[in-house]
Amino acid sequence: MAVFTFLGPEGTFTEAALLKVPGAREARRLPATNVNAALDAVRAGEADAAMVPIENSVEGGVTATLDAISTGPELRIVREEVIPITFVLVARPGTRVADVRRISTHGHAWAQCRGWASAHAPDAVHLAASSTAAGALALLEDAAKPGDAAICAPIVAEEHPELEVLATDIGDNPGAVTRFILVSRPAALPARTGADKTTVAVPLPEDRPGALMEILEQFAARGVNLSRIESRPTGQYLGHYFFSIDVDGHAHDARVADALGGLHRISPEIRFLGSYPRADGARPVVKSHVTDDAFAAARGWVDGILGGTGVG
Ligand SMILES: O=C(O)C(=O)Cc1ccccc1
Repeated sequence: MAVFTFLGPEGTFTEAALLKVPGAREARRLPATNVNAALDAVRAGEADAAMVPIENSVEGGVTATLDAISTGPELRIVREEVIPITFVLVARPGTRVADVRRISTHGHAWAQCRGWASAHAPDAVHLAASSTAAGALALLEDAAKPGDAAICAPIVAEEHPELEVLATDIGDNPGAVTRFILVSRPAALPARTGADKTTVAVPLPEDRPGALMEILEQFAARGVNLSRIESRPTGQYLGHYFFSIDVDGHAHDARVADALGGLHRISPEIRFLGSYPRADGARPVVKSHVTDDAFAAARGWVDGILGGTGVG
């Protein structure tokens, strides 16, 4: 039976994303204390796959995830889930919003509730927690003080009646969604569906004016759309970056494979992070000159020239 790990404990949004994966409800699920621990459990073979957050429609990329999957022993993204996010403020019974002085939660949750907090609990400071559920469960420990509260998913309050809900739906952006990825050790690619995404991490070559433009040209010239691009420091020294990029398409699409080859010539340390089905099922518009048939016809034409002249 498959073993899944996820950013825990129980009650995180990441767990909700994992539970959408077919078979995950029946499988063994191991909560991890942070993204790195979840990914390392997969690398070590203690889990077959890890669900971790990768980006949020309000706060952007989850840098811990972008960095951890782009370095160290190789991993592959095999699936994505996008889930709507709503937040509640919880505390020990008897606490009033006006009494709240410390709000413990994950950084991405705080970023999405900052406006609500400054309007309703202006004296409260944020205490970073490894996840929303971890912040909420800490309220039940002896070390919790009067004035402590947490921002978490409604399910945590439902599962823990010892916590009181002080306010519901406190996110500043209605409609906020978070995207999660299921990550496994490198194996056969998930089959092409026609509505796929491919993720790569491309170190920017140094001392090469126009290198970013050259990277982008690889996609533009082959009609490949990008759905996310962000730069991250490699951590090696100041000024050294890689680009974390999602493209519309599968490595088995000729236009994507050709673009990947072009990227490798520019940045040989490129890391392929997977091709997997898009959560929304949206199929990209593929112009007629970059279809698989167009690439095959072009290849056949070149092969014909080479065969005809006896070159190569
Ligand atoms: O802490 C959680 O519950 C998570 O799963 C990470 C997260 C935090 C805030 C918004 C979306 C995901």
